[in-house]
Amino acid sequence: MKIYFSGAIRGGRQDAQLYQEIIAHLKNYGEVLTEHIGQMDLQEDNLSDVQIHDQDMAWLTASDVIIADVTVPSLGVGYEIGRGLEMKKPIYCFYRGEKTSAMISGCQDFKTFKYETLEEVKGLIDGVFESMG
Ligand SMILES: O=c1[nH]c(=O)n([C@H]2C[C@H](O)[C@@H](COP(=O)(O)O)O2)cc1CO
Repeated sequence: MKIYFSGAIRGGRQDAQLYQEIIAHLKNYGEVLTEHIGQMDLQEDNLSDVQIHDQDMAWLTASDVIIADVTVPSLGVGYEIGRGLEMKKPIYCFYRGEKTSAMISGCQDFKTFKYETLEEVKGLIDGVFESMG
């Protein structure tokens, strides 16, 4: 199972540690193609924006499922979800707090879950992968 994890980079790195822990949990279910998103000391290396975009689109295309943390608003995460939807990938979004964008929680083509703690999101992820068989 190839998993595309999507989380904010230029949108803000305040949840980077949480992404790292979510990614570690996702690894119980398959290969996470975007492990760099959980890297605490992520430095934008010398890839151009075109290279970043094209690499991520290739990973998105290769993925079997998209798991997105949509707590920190990110143009890139929203874009990846939209492109993933076009590709008919199964998509599961997770967020903390009061609300997320209506364009995410209001989309009936994929599921969006609210959570509070790391343990809770891990349990929700377990439920998602168990339901996928
Ligand atoms: O350097 C990067 N590497 C990278 O893989 N991305 C992708 C993966 C993330 O799921 C998403 C984050 O978008 P943003 O940077 O707009 O928050 O875009 C985004 C950037 C920077 O925009």
